[in-house]
Amino acid sequence: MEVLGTQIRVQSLAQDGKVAVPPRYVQPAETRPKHDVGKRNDNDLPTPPVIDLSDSNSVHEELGRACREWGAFHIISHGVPLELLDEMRRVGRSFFEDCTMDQKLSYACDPNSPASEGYGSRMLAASNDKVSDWRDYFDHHTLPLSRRNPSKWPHFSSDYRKVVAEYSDQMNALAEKLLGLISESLGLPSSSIKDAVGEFYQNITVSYYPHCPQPELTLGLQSHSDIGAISLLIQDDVGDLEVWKDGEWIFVNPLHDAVFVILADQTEVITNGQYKSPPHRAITNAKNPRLSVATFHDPAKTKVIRPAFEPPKYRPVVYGDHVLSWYSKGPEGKQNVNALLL
Ligand SMILES: O=C(O)CCC(=O)C(=O)O
Ligand SMILES: [Fe+2]
Repeated sequence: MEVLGTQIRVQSLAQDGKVAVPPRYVQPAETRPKHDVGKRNDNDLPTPPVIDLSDSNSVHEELGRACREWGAFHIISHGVPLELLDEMRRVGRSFFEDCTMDQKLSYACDPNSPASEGYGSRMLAASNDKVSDWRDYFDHHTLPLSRRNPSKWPHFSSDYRKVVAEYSDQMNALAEKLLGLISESLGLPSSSIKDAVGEFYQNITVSYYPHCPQPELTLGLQSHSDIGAISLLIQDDVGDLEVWKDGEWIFVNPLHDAVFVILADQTEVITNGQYKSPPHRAITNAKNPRLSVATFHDPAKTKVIRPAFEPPKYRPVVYGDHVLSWYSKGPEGKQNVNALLL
């Protein structure tokens, strides 16, 4: 088992072949997944909408409904080449599955500094992370270009860096297009939300969830809402993502060619709560490792975010303060964005 500082790589634990997970991965009873894997596609439960972006007649209405009722939805005909989605999954998987642990550790992120770039395992700085997620990840700083330094990214698939850079540019354009449509769905000029967010700070996180001997006791990623403006997620065909809606955890069916959109806290504030950032989490499973790629689009830390509607329901927030509160208090529920409510 590899240990770096306080970081243990979950992939090493899974490969050790133990039948029980170490105590630090055991969730308290109230956050354990109730989900019975056989009931994932339970027909009684609703499922996140699928929106065809090429359907200009209905796209605003459907987006508006999805943002109001879910805050998370699939999009198809999104304009990103489907081969690029596959390439991104391929290079991401190759880092986790084809590299030795020593090779991976040569990219280790700083375990004590939140959101530092590289190979890591813990979402929060150690002191606040009481129970660990059953997840390893690689975080890339991709935009603005002044933050993008591909020499910090894996070079093991020979085209890794090229694929990530291309993927970053495509996701950036898609995030901007979506914020335009979302603004229009509220009767705002197309550029309103993007202008309120300012230049995107984009991070791409490839998450790798090894198979887990006790999925009923663990979470791949604890419940949280994303803190920036908008997140764009692709995943493999395993599926373990859940979204919180109307008091239930709803399974997100993996759709291979779709991009899954998750509205984040700053969009909730800018839309004055008309659109909400939904809590979501990843569960684990005993059979298959799972891969997802989340691309986060955030404001600059110095940007002040405020509602675009009167009367405001949220107080203005300096984005960097929101990030600090998230890292110091933890993501539990939506305590950080709710603390901004007037
Ligand atoms: O792996 C997933 O499906 C979820 C990832 C996620 O929510 C995140 O990284 O913020
Ligand atoms: Fe998330």
